[in-house]
Amino acid sequence: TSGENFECLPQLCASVGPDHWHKLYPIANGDHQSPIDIKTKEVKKDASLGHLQITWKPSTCKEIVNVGHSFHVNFEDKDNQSVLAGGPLPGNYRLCQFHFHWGQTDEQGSEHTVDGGKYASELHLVHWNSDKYSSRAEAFDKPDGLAIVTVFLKLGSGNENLKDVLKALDSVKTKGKKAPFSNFDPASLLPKSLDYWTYNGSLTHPPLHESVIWIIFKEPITISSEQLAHFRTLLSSAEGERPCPILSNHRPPQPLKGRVVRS
Ligand SMILES: NS(=O)(=O)c1ccc(NCc2ccco2)cc1
Ligand SMILES: [Zn+2]
Repeated sequence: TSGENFECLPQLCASVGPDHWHKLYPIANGDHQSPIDIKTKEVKKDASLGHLQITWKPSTCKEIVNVGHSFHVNFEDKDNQSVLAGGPLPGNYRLCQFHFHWGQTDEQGSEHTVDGGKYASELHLVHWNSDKYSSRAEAFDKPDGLAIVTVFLKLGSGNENLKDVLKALDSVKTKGKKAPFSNFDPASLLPKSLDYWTYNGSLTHPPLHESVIWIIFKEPITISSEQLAHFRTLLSSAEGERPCPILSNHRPPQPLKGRVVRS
């Protein structure tokens, strides 16, 4: 019936989900895919792994964008103002964006899992190797191209430091929308302890390049049920189209294929 504004019906919003990606991106069945389940008993302690050196400048925070399957907070990355070094990294990696993954219910939503346990959400801070490459586009399909810092979010009390991000979401409801977003300190989203696991893997969304050094903090931060519900109000539909909420955007764990997770 014309004009009736059906809520989005799942089959009408059938986006091409993780089980279909291999047809267009054969690397989806590769040997270094992400995310993975971290089996803590099989983690290898590596004394040669140093502390992470995190230098993120709030002044490099630029804008928030609805990318259709999530939202990205983008940073100015024309110079080495916001950088990550140390730990498993061979040199400087420049912060270019962060985003979250979430699930249809509060009981799931993280991409990586720990001993089979799922968190409600997962934050990815994406950096590219600015010692070796001249842009994220050049870096993002190279084996040492990217470093993604990951923070788990467990269901709990509301997180004060998410308030500004969630408020900004209301200005990018529909696919393709972008809005200025400045002076945000991503370090406000880090846990107290910077103990981490690390392994080599891939982007968790097409093009799924196996170009990522993953750095995953062991300690989670919190997010409330209301804040998770706010994430789910983001729309994958463009302005004027039938509204289609992004209810979940997390890829399930992939085969480890002999890789070793270190801490
Ligand atoms: N979920 S994820 O962190 O593995 C991920 C997945 C896909 C992209 N693609 C965009 C991109 C690549 C380099 C910079 O921007 C970025 C990040
Ligand atoms: Zn991600």
